[in-house]
Amino acid sequence: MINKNSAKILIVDDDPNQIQVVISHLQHFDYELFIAKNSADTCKVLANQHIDLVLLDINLPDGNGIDLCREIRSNHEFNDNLSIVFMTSHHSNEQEAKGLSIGANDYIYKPVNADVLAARINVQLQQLRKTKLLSHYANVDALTELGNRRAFDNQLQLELKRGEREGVPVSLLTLDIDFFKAYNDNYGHPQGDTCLRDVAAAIKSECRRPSDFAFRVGGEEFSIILYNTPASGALLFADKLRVALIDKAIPHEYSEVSNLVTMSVGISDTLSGSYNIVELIASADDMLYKAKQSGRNNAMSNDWFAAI
Ligand SMILES: Nc1nc2c(ncn2[C@@H]2O[C@H](COP(=O)(O)OP(=O)(O)OP(=O)(O)O)[C@@H](O)[C@H]2O)c(=O)[nH]1
Repeated sequence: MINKNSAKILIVDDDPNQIQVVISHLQHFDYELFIAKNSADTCKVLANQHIDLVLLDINLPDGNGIDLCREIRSNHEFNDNLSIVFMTSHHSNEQEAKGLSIGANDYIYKPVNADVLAARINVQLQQLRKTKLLSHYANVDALTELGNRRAFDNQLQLELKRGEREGVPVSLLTLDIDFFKAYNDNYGHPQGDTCLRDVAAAIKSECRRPSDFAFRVGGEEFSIILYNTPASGALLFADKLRVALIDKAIPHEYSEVSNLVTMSVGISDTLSGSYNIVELIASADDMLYKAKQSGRNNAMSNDWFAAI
């Protein structure tokens, strides 16, 4: 969630006087301001900072604002949600309509009035806050605060593309709590929910790298994506995770494999399988089935060498 006062605003203009005017209009607000004088510098700032709003001049020394706006909208490495507000001294209905149609959020004409600038920025930042909130609720599982199925699908697609491009392995782990129906039936649904939260906490504590991603993808089913990790590494990870869950010592007297809550894990990786999302998920599901068949409370991988 962005705090209005900590919003990052990038001013793009080649005229130092104009930059000064905007800075003086915004100095009473606690915004973090960045400056770029051309298209190339703008892209550099956007690649390195999570900018919330760009105030964009139309005429730039190395191109024009319309082309730059188009480029910003098509580059997925930049903040998808950032607002783009054109600032120009040339009144043109045609240009304004074009700017808005290619992804600008607003248009302001120079000379810029301080109150109008502040109000327009405020509208954009409010909108941004709402968008971020919606995106949070659309992608996060309310019970465990892990990513949900939609977030999982998106992230796996992204990591598989990245892995294929960079030539590194990606592992997928599908996790399922053992005898969870018996747990629910005997301890009750609210206690079942608490158990799911505890399992999620164990998962979060083991996902230590920025490239480890955890999700709750169904009722008592979780998925973990490990970027740049082959199945051998994923197996070690799964074993540590199973131990972390056992260390939580959640009693389960109705389980047939332990008196504590345990999980089974299916693992597939792109080295033994492929970068195809459907195949990778199906293979991890297969391995989970095998892990359940072979006694539960264990992990099975599609890489037979990793298991030796
Ligand atoms: N408390 C709670 N239970 C849920 C939730 N979603 C699914 N479940 C329960 O999870 C249980 C899943 O049971 P099964 O799929 O039969 O699997 P299992 O009993 O764990 O058996 P194995 O996986 O073979 O070890 C069912 O009882 C569901 O009602 C939830 O959000 N909260």
